[in-house]
Amino acid sequence: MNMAQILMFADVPSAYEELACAARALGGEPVALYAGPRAGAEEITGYGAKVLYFGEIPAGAMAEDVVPAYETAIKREQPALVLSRAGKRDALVAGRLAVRLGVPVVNDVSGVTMAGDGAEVSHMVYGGAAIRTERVGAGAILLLAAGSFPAEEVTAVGDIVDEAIAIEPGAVKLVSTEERQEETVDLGAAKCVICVGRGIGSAENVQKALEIAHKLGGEVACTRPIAEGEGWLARSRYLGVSGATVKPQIYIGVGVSGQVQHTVGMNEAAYVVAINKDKNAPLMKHCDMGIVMDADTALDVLGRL
Ligand SMILES: Cc1cc2nc3c(=O)[nH]c(=O)nc-3n(C[C@H](O)[C@H](O)[C@H](O)COP(=O)(O)OP(=O)(O)OC[C@H]3O[C@@H](n4cnc5c(N)ncnc54)[C@H](O)[C@@H]3O)c2cc1C
Repeated sequence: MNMAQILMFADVPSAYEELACAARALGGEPVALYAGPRAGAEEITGYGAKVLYFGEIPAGAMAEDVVPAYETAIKREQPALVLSRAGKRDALVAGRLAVRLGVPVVNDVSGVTMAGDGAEVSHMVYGGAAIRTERVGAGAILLLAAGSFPAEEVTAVGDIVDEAIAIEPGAVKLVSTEERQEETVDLGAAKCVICVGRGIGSAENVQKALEIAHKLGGEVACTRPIAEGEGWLARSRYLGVSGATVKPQIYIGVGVSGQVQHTVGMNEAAYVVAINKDKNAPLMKHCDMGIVMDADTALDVLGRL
């Protein structure tokens, strides 16, 4: 086994930069598995990694169709670890590889140290309420959370090694891809955030909250059910463990219960106001000022500011 090699894969070339930094920080030689345009392979060499290049992904193939080729390379190279990113497409590839190779896969990894012939890894559990540390053996696949390893200046340029194995389309055929038209909003820059939860009651009330926030020079954020369940606001507006994080001067939660999966996205706010008709809502214990009030009345009051 070549313990010095740490293999990496990702669906876009730019993602290999952080993976290569992580591999070096762990004392390994970063070796990228990559299929896609040759320019992508060249970009990855600029991150100081050797690239095992499998050629273009053929038309109609899916992201996960790289799996048989990557599996062959991993079995041959016997790396110390395999690194990728915590993201949907890479997780799909990781899961399939883990099953074929018979190795563990750990998601959302925020810390790694080499230990024995494997590694100790830490990652968030219970929706972000706790950090768990686990021991994995050699060859485990770790999906790193973004920003887990600091970027470093790289001067060395890696080689491209052309692999003979081509990527073949699998059972699912890609028919078309269209860009989704979704509003983007810079919540991170907002000094005042009015956050609406399910207690807001209606799309009309969400519209009122938007008008009030803009009048105050702020922005509207929401809980996940408002974006993913009701669809009253874009997904880019929900806060929490699987959404955005904000650090405003003031956060006003209207009809927000305050579950931990949400509060990890707002607990850096300087001042928190919770408005809820239930005085026992968890956010009431997580705020500077709690107001027991119906959402309709709250919007009337805020609208007069
Ligand atoms: C793995 C996982 C990840 C998750 N990630 C996220 C995440 O990133 N972000 C996130 O937000 N959630 C996330 N969730 C969901 C989270 O657990 C909560 O379910 C969600 O935040 C609750 O949203 P809510 O407060 O809008 O709704 P609810 O929990 O239904 O609360 C509604 C609140 O409104 C109050 N209310 C009702 N009517 C009125 C009224 N007329 N006037 C005033 N108040 C009223 C109620 O008393 C209640 O407190 C995640 C869950 C899981 C399992």
